[in-house]
Amino acid sequence: MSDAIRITDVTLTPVAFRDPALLNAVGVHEPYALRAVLEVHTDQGITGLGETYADQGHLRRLRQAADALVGLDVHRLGRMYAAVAAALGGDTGSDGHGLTGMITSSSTVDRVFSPFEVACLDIQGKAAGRPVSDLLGGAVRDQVPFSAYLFYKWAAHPGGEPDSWGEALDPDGIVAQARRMIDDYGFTAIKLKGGVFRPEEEIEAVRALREAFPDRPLRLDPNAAWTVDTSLMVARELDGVLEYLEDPTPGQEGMARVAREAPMPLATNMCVVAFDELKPAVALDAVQVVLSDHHYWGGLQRSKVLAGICDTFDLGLSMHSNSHLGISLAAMTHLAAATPNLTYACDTHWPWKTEEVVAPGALEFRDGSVAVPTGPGLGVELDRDALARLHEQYVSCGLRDRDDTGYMRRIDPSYEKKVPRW
Ligand SMILES: O=C([O-])C(=O)C[C@H](O)[C@@H](O)C(=O)[O-]
Ligand SMILES: [Mg+2]
Repeated sequence: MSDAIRITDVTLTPVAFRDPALLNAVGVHEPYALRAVLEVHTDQGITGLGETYADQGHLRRLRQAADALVGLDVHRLGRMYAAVAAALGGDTGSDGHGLTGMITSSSTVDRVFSPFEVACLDIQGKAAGRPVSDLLGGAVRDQVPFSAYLFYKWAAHPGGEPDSWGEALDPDGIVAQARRMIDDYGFTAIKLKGGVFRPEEEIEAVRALREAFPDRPLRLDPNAAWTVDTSLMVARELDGVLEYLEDPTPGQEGMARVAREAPMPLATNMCVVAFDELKPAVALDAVQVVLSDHHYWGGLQRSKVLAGICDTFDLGLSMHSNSHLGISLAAMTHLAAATPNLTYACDTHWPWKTEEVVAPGALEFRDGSVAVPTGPGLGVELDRDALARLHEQYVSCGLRDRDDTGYMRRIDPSYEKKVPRW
């Protein structure tokens, strides 16, 4: 019997799930976040799951890639990567919001390949009876710590019902949000998404967090909303308070200028988002921590390559997230479990969602961590009714691309996207 497991078909289902009015440096989250759920079917009857972005251009590229993968063995990931690259033929995407840096044709291949790779590892794991973490070198930790990801937010979307979190537009609101998130999930580290208000107000919010939670590592991420001088002012004000400062200013040159004088490490998911950006970043000493994200670093195995490079060049490693569902959380957890030098608590948008496509029970937060699933593959199953419902929601909500700036402009026509803003 051949040990090949060949792809016969790929089902791609765009879904929309409710998302609160979370503010960031480029606008505000729309009422629904979009994701695509991939099911890779095989000739041995084993199906693997993947999850990725669902912007229209990305969906079109995923379909192109899916056609090119039919007939390939799920173990031949290198061939699959080459097939995806050939199918895309230099087609370059965008992240639609600019929060994850410059997108090139090679990084587009990584974005498109990623959910197929995850699904194929799910299949390999199911076939071998091993968890995905075992296929990545084996778990070095049984629990993966995540951080409380705080956002300034409105109480509701304009014209909509208030969500259960309420408004958070000042230090008291941010501290209350952190308290609930820590009570509910037990997170041990805290990240504030900044770049929304004047830097002085965000410094005040971080100080309030420090006072309320004296022992928890704190991070601030304004998504490049500040000039070099403003970044240095904030860095000095928060000396001894932040575990790391994430993307204070745009570009590697600017980050390097801040890094030379900032008392804390700088982290990024904006100026190092692809392999060809690592060499100049190391040469410039632009960042001290890279936020990995398997959705754009080309999947789980290529994220481990990134981890090796970070290890070699003494760069810290953390993990980035966007609004996501349970398939992604499972993949992030297996990857983090099997990456020894991923020593920071990972980002997750998990607490912000109220809807899910994965059957309950597989992924639970305890003391801020998720236990690494030990069953075969990713260890999660689709809830088919939920998938159908969230797909219906995608069809009816009318959103087809993430557009935080466009949504903000519809609410406040005077709003301008400006990077850096202060
Ligand atoms: O760490 C980051 O830069 C992010 O998580 C980017 C995201 O897009 C975040 O800003 C968001 O969800 O608005
Ligand atoms: Mg960031």
